[in-house]
Amino acid sequence: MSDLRFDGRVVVVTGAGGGLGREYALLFAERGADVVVNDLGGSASGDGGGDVRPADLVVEEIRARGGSAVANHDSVEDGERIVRAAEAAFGRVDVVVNNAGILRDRSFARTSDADWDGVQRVHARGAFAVTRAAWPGMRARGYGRVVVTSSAAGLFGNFGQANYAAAKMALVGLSNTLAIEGAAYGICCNAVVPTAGSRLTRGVFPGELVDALKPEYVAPLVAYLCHESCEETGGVFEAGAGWIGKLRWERSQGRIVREKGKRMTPEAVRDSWEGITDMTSASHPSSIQESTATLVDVLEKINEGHTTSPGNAGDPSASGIAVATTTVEAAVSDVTVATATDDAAASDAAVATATDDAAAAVAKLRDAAIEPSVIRYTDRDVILYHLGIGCSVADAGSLKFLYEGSDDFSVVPTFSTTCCDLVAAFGAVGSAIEFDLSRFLHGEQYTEVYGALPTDATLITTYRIADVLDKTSGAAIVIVMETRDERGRKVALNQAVGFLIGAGGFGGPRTSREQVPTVAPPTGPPHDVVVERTSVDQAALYRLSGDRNPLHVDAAFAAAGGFARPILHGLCAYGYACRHVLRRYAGGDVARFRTMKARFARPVLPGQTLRTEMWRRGERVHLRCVVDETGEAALTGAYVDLVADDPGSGPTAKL
Ligand SMILES: CCCCCCC[C@@H](O)CC(=O)SCCNC(=O)CCNC(=O)[C@H](O)C(C)(C)COP(=O)(O)OP(=O)(O)OC[C@H]1O[C@@H](n2cnc3c(N)ncnc32)[C@H](O)[C@@H]1OP(=O)(O)O
Repeated sequence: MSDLRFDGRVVVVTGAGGGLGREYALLFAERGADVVVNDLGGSASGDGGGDVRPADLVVEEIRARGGSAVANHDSVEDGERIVRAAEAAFGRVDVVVNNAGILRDRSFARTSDADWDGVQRVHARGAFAVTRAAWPGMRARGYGRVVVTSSAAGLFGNFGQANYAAAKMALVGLSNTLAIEGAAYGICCNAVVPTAGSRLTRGVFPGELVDALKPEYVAPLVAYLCHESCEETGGVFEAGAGWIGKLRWERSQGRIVREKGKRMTPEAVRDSWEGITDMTSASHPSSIQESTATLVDVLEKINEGHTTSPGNAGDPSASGIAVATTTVEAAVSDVTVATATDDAAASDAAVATATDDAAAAVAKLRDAAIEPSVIRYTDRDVILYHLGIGCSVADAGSLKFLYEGSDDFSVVPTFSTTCCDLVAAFGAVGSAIEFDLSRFLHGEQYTEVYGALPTDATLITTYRIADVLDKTSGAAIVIVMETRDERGRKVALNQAVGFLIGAGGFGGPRTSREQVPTVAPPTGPPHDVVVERTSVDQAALYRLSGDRNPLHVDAAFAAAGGFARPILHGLCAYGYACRHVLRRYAGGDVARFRTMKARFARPVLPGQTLRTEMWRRGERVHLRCVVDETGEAALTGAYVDLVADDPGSGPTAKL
C-alpha cells in the first residue's frame, strides 16, 4: 500500500509551537501538506503571550526540511483570524487539528472563576472558534477532517483538574456532533486522548515517564484520522507509548422501575439498584437513536402491564433496558427531537410544538437563512438513484438509466431533488421550532428542470423558506430550492412542502401564493396504468441518494412517530411515478420532461406495490399512485407536464 500523503492539503494545527502540536505539524509537512503552525506563544497556564518564537521555530524547521508552512500567532479564541490567515497563505483549510490548550490546576475548592473560564475559553471555545471558521469552506468543498484533543482527565476525572476535565469532555460532545453534522459534507471529526510527555504533563507525570511518552507516538494516529482515505468519524481514541485504542460507551441492561398508573418512587430505584448497575450483558449504544430506541420498548412494556416485582426486577431479560428519565431530548442531524416520554400516552411520542411563542418561532423560521449546498455527483450517484427509484435491468428500457456505457445514458429528472440537501432544510426548521423528526413528513413536491440533467456535475442549490402554513392538524413549511451549475446557469427548481404533524394551531395563514397547487385528475377511468412492486429494501437503497432520515429504515424511530414500520421516502415514490409517465408518454426520453407536482397523501411501505394511474390531457399527464395492497391513494393531485409531443409516441395514440 502506498504512503499516506497530504500533498495539496492545507492543515491548521493549533498550539503547534511545541509538544504534540509541533510533532503533528512536522509530520503533516513531511507528508506534503501546507501547514499553518499556530501558537500564541503563551505560558502553560495561558498567561503572557506574544512570544512569536515557538511557532516561528517550527516553521523554520519545516522549511529547512523542504516543507511548506506559515506561522500564525493568534489566540484560538480568534479562530476566524487563524483560518483567514490560512486562506490568505494557501487558499483554503482542509484539516483542523485542535490541539492548543492550557492548564490551571487547582483542587476544586480553590478553583476561581478565572481558572475555570480561562481553561474553558482556550480548549472548548477555542476549538469551536477555529473549527467554525473553517466549517463553511469544508462544507462547500464537500471535504474536511477535524480532530479535537480530549484527555483522560476528562474521561475519568483527575484530582485538581475539574476545569480542564470539564473542558476536555465538552470537546468530545463537540466532536460527536460535528461528526453527525459533517457526515453529509464529507467531513469527519474525531477526538484523540493522547498521553504524551509535554509542557502540560511535565508537572503531572514523573520525569522518566514524560520522556518515554513521546509525542511522536501519538502524531501518526492524528495524521491517519486526517487522511482522505480514513472515513472514521465520531470516534474517541486513546494513544500513547506506541499504543492506540478506541473507546465507546457501555450501558447496563438496566431495570424498569415504574408500573403503569403508579407513581415511580426512590424505593423502587433502591430495590433495583443491583440490576441497574449490573454490567453483565451490557450494550454499547453509539447514537442517540440507538440510545432512545430503548425507551420505545420500555414504554411498550410498561403499557403492556410490566410489573416491578422483585423477580421481574431481577431478571435482565424481563425489562430490556430502562432509563429513569421523564423527558428525553434528542438531536438528530441538525434537528432537536423533543419526545415527551412520561405516562401511558408516551408510546404515541408527543410533539412539542404549537406553544405560546409559536408565532415567534414561525417568524424565526421564515427568516432562517439556509446556507447554499454544493453537490458533486458522478454517474455512480446517478445509477444508485435510479436503482433507488426502481429501475431494473430486467426492463430493457431502463438500461439507459443503469449503464453509463449506454449510448443514451441519461438522468431521470426527479434526480434533481437529490441536489437539495434536506438535512440543511431540517437544520433550519430545527433551529427555529422544536419538533419530532419522526413526525416531519414530506407533504408535497414540485420539480421543474431546464433541460436534460448532466450525468456528472457539480451543482449549487440555494434555499428559501417561502411560507409556514397553519393547517390545524399540522404546520406546512414551503421551501423553494433553486439549483444552478458552476457557471450560474439554472438547472432545476424544486419546491418541497414539509408537514409537521401536530404543530398546527399557531394562528398562521392557511394558504400560500407560492405553493404550487395540486390538480385533480379528470373523472373517468385512467388512460393508462403501470403497476410496479417496490422492494422491501427500497428505502434502504433510496436513502443512499442523500436523505438518511432514520424514519425510513429504523423501526424504533418509525414507531416513535406512530408508524408500524419504516416508511418509504416520498421522493422515492415520486421517482417511480415520474419513470412511469416517461415510459408511457415520452418513450423514456428525459428531455421531454418539463415539470412535475405531487402530494404525498398516504405513506407507502417498502415492499408495497405502486399502481400509477395516468390521464393524458394535451402535454399534461395527470396521475395518481395507489398502493395496490390497500387501495389507498399515496400520490394525489399529481401531474407531469411534458414538452410538446412527437405525434404517435406512446399511449397518446390510444387516446
Ligand atoms: C422541508 C423539506 C421537506 C420535508 C422533507 C421530509 C424528509 C423525508 O425523509 C420524509 C418523508 O419522505 S415522509 C414520506 C412521504 N410522506 C408521507 O408519507 C406523508 C403522507 N401524508 C399523510 O400522511 C397526510 O397527508 C398528512 C399526515 C401529511 C396530513 O394529513 P392530515 O393531518 O389528516 O391532514 P388533513 O386533515 O387531510 O388536511 C389538513 C390540511 O393539510 C393539508 N394537507 C393534507 N395533506 C397534506 C400534504 N401531504 N401536504 C401538504 N398539505 C397537506 C390539507 O389540504 C388541509 O389543508 P386545507 O384545508 O387548507 O386544504
